[in-house]
Amino acid sequence: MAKRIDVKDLNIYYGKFHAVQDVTVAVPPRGVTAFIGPSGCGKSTVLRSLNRMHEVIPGARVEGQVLLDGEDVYASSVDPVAVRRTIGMVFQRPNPFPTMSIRDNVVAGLRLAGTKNKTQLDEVCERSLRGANLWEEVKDRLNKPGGSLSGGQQQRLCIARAIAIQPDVLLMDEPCSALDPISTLAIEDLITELKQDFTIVIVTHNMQQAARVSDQTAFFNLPGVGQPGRLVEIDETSRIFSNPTEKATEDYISGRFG
Ligand SMILES: Nc1ncnc2c1ncn2[C@@H]1O[C@H](COP(=O)(O)OP(=O)(O)OP(=O)(O)O)[C@@H](O)[C@H]1O
Repeated sequence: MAKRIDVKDLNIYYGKFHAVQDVTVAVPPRGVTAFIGPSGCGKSTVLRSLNRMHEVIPGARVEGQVLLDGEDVYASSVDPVAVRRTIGMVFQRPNPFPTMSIRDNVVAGLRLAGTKNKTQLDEVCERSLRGANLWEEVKDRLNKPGGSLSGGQQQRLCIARAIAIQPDVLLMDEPCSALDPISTLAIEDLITELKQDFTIVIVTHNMQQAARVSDQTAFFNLPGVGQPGRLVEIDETSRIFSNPTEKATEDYISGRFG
């Protein structure tokens, strides 16, 4: 079930390095929010803070709140592993388990959570592969290794694996950057379908992609070398790309820097 995320006064550190300062963002459910901005401004860092992936890096920490339907995912009572189950993630490079079968890749998370019933696993496998627009291409070779698929198919397999555990939110960190234009369009179409059921946050360097797939866009910037990245503005995507409030946003989207 899609849930909303509210980020409040988020400050993110790698050891002593203050990477991101004072980010406050509201991410509505059943929509796509894009994070754009020049390299190093902290887009991926903010994304990874949303499901507590940031803290797996030694010395990395977060101050502030990330609320999932009002519940702080950083509350002391909350298990970070449970957060990562609820807020799934798809990475830049497709990362299926290469020697594991396509079927086993999709249901890996469910197996880990203890589901053993074969009929149930097969049902989830088919539903997830259909959800990721991959079923027709792989239904006759579910026992072949995940690594035998093309890059674009592998990325859809990773999306199937992520949705198999029915998360509330899907985080996507430049999910198309390793893909050719046709596979990219397939993933973009898929994102548009998935937003009916999930809350999606996507980091992208590709501004046309942000314009095509997202409902709202957040522009991050870096005031100077060594300084923390900041959120400059967030608004409806059509407005960010046609009539942004801040000059820095306009300069960035018109290609004047970054
Ligand atoms: N593991 C890490 N340890 C220390 N510093 C890091 C680490 N990962 C990122 N940083 C730093 O944090 C800042 C933000 O990085 P981040 O990767 O979030 O930026 P980004 O906007 O996603 O960049 P890009 O578009 O190039 O991927 C940068 O200064 C980066 O060097």
